[in-house]
Amino acid sequence: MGRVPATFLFTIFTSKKSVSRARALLLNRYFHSLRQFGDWVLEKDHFNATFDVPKRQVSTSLVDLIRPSNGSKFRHFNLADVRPFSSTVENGDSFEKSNSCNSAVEELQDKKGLDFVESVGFDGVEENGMGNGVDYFEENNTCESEIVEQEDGIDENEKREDVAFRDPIDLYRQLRDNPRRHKLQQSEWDTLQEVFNCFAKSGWAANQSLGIYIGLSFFRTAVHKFRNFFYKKCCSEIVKHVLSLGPSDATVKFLFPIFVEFCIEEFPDEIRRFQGMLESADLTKPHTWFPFARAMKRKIIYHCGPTNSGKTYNALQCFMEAKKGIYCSPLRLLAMEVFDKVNAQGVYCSLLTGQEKKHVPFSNHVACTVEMVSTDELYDVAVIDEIQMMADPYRGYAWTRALLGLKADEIHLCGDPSVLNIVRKICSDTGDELHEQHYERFKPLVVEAKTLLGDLRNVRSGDCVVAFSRREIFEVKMAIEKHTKHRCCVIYGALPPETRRQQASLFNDQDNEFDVLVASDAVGMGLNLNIRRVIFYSLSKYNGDKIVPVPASQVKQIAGRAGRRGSRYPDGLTTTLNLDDLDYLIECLKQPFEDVKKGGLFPFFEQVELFAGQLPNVTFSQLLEKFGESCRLDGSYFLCRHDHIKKVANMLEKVQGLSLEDRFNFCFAPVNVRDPKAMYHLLRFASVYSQNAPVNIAMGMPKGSAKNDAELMDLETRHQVLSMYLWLSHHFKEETFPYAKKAEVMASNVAELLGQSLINANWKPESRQANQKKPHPEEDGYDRPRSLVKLIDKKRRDKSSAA
Ligand SMILES: Nc1ncnc2c1ncn2[C@@H]1O[C@H](COP(=O)(O)OP(=O)(O)OP(=O)(O)O)[C@@H](O)[C@H]1O
Ligand SMILES: [Mg+2]
Repeated sequence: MGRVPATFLFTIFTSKKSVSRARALLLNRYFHSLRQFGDWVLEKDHFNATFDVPKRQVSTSLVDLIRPSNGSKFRHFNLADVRPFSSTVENGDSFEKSNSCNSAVEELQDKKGLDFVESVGFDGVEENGMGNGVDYFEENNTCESEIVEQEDGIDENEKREDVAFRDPIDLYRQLRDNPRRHKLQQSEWDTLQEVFNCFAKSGWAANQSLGIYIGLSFFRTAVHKFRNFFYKKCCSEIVKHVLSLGPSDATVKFLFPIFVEFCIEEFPDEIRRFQGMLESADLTKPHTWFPFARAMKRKIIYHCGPTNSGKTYNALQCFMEAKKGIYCSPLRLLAMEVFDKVNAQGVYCSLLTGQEKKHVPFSNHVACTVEMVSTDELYDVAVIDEIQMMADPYRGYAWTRALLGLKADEIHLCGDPSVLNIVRKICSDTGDELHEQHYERFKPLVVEAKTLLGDLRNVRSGDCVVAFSRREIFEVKMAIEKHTKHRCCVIYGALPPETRRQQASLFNDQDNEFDVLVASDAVGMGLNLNIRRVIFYSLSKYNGDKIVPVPASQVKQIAGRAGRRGSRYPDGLTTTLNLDDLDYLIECLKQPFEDVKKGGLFPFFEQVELFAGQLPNVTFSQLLEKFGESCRLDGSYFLCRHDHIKKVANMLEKVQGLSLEDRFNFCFAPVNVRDPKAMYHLLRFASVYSQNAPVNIAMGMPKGSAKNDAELMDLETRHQVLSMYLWLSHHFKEETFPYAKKAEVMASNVAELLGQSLINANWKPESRQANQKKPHPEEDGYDRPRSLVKLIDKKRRDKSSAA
């Protein structure tokens, strides 16, 4: 028999007339989860489906549905009539070969009272024999012996077998209408208890129950009620059969269809509610959410390559030549850079970020942050930069939405190759035409094997030292400025884009003493800086929970900042501070781009609203949680993480009078959830807003630049609060946040103060939250850099001593 390794194709014919409600519901669920692999049609009196399912994606429940087991070839098809055209599975781990035969099955149906309309069975076929199901099913050579075996089984143990093969609907009715309860002995009672414990714990049964919309949270209750029903109605034939099987998978599978009938009759409201919930949390086929974009035949050009290879440059050329264009940036800073660059070249371009709207008169071009992209406007050319960010666990949905929803004749995607396969899949779903342009780095990146030998005194002009926490950044800056003649600029996430820009131009400019940059991973995306060499201070970082190695993709992205074309240093170098970390750096740079399998998704407000209709009495945070649990996704997508949104939602719970939409919007406001001061201001804004009063800024300006780290952090927080106010003023009605102009001026003054403060900064960094768990234990003064290898060695030693 030929084998098709990756997929199998099967067809389901089911007569609507004959299929019981339970079966229809089960099938409905399978169809739902299989929709991405094929299609199904509901004919007048039957439905008919064909799916081409990659083997990896076949749910175990589906396998169970169509897999013959227990030596009884057709036992399982009493859940649904499944007739695969073919199935081919590697390693023989799932399916046994069985040829089907109409006459034999009919014979079996007659004997066992199964109400199959179509014959059942499946088989692997030759690779070229796919789809010729009708011819195939007419031939039958092999299954007779197996049927004979079953018949023999019936002769031997007729009564028990009779129960085993009877229609579960009849069995259920028999139980329900049983007038005489069978008396149980203690040992029988004990066994039955075990059987139902086994049923309640069965992952298979819980999973299958989803098919009739019994949710996981209700499953245990349903089993409990079913058990009571079973005890009460105890019917001797059925009990005997169950006892003979004992607490086993076979019993669970025998009882399950009876349980289904019980649930359908007993819990119609729960089923309806859960079904409604699932349907409103359906995130499958997201490309259908944008019918206007689907009505267009879009041309997608994927500029695919490593850093510093000219991807954005080339896409921007097309953007500038277009009559009407949009550039979507991953960062405000990059949107500002493009805004400046494009206007400088004589193409009028506006700027749109969450915090600022700069409309340039007569402009047909706009540079925006990707979250702000409009899927209503029509464009000739759109550019989506850093498309690999569609796999970002938090923000990925914004890239996915831009790609699926942009109404542009031509869309240029710039990014590394990691999401190329997803983009290919999306384009085949949307019907867009995909063109791939592959790029190589202008000049290869050279690794300096010598490293800095653990001594920051070895930094040179044009170096960028990369550290992964604000604390480390200031320690490095202090150490360099103390022990060398170099001065350092700094770039890290908590700084406003204006200040980062000011620091970047201070570093790029040759006519000053600031010739070294100390930066966090915030430097890793898109920025063009005059960096000669990227030095990794360490290659591990705190991920909010523990210290982990920096992922290879991020290492590559950051190292790629060295030696940009057109900069003062076109030949890029990279190295580490410690010799111990060098191997990891080399390993990361050598690693090919990983093939990311999924892009992020997040529901629109309308979807959340629809879902909320199913769950009227829960908090917004619980609603998001439930949505996460219930939502259905295609294999190419994941639901973006929303812990930070839930944190804000929890905080806003005590604010009365906010509509669901208001809550949704407030939760997306840019706030550092780990900064209590910023969170306090957000709470205050929401409280005032909920009272229909104009929201004031209620925050003064600091007197001057910061003189210590606490003051610097205060400036950072103040800027964040102002930035949040501006964001809210653009996302709510103008009259509700009327002081946007004032906030704008204040924000730019604070950014200015931050810039001045950084120039003079030579103090010991503090922790933002004194009681916050620290990534590194505090040491006296200068915290020595920790190498990744040492860290891993220490972990290993700790582990072995614990063992
Ligand atoms: N054809 C070109 N002529 C002149 N300069 C170019 C050309 N192509 C690229 N550059 C310059 O080379 C530098 C790197 O190009 P670009 O920013 O497009 O790289 P990239 O591949 O997008 O990198 P990254 O992945 O880091 O965003 C930029 O300063 C850009 O202006
Ligand atoms: Mg780029």
